[in-house]
Amino acid sequence: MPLTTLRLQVDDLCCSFDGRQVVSDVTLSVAEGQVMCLLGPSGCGKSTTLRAIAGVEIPDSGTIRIDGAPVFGPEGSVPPEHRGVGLIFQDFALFPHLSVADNVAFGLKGRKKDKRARAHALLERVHLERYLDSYPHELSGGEQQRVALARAIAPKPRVMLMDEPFSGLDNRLRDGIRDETLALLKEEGTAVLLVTHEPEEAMRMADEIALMRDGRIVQRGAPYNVYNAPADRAAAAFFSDINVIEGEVNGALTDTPFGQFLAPGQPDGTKVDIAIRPQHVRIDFDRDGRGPNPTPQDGTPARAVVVRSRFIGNESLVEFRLDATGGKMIATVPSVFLPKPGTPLWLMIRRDRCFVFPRA
Ligand SMILES: Nc1ncnc2c1ncn2[C@@H]1O[C@H](COP(=O)(O)OP(=O)(O)OP(=O)(O)O)[C@@H](O)[C@H]1O
Repeated sequence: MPLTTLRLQVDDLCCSFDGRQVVSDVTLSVAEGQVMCLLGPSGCGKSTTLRAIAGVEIPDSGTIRIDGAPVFGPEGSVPPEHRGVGLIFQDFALFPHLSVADNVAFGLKGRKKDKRARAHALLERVHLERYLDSYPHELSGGEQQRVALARAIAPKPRVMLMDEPFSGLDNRLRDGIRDETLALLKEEGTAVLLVTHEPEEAMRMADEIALMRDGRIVQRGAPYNVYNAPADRAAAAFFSDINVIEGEVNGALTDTPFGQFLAPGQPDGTKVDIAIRPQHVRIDFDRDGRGPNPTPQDGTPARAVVVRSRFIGNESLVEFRLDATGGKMIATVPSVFLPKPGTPLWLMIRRDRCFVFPRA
């Protein structure tokens, strides 16, 4: 017996519009109580994937299984209302003629008293129990969205599909509602597939991230792994600004202003990009034209001149021009550090935080 049950299994899903393929060979699975985030830039095919799983878009090919049973495949297609999935899309709509309680209880079966009790309990979780007998038009947009969340959760779907469900909420409210909604879904063992284009949201919510680009999943893994071991330069750049140092391989090594980097397995002459996130660039002072000593961890320091520096709330962002190449580098410092333009400083980059990619 497996320890966890796979609630959703998608294999080789392909979708197209007017002959243009927008989802290509997407394969993913979500277990009970697991949250997977489909993350990627606008237009990469996230919503189409979700809509195909919901059954409101008909794929060209592939299979979709819910609790092991095919709902799309060579044998045919199960209509959306019989798939056992909950849906929360951006453009949610409440029934205007039903009270908030009746909206939440809409998809429930059973006695009126029990349905109302379930609606009440869920509205409490989204802090809207005082609106039980109000009507949607009496609520703000954000409140209506929370009712829509409660309504989608109420029938305890086995799989919940969410498309940017928290985008309409203001920042202060968003974190609380997001955490509360996910806690509720996890408690009920629901498998959640959530679409977002915001890396921060995905990192915060996902057990697993599936990074999508041009209709394909380019990387899958726990947020920590996707962030710290990106599949390619674009995957690294999707999560934060990155610095890129260009080099060419010679004898499995690449020379850069920061010393030599290993480029194992890359043939001589291969052009490579060495990527490093701004928070992993170390800054040191200039000592009459000399910098700190090289270390195995930080490699060789390179001299650079400050172009500009800004304080952005919880950190300072300092932009440099490297003496050796004229290339731009950005460093972030978790404090107030605002050196004047023209100040010479020395930069070092953490070897274990660098990613070496063959140039695309
Ligand atoms: N009904 C449709 N008819 C034709 N093309 C469509 C249709 N729906 C989506 N597309 C196209 O398919 C591609 C993928 O769209 P999709 O909505 O899946 O992307 P997305 O990653 O969810 O983007 P966003 O984050 O902006 O919502 C886009 O190029 C879009 O223009």
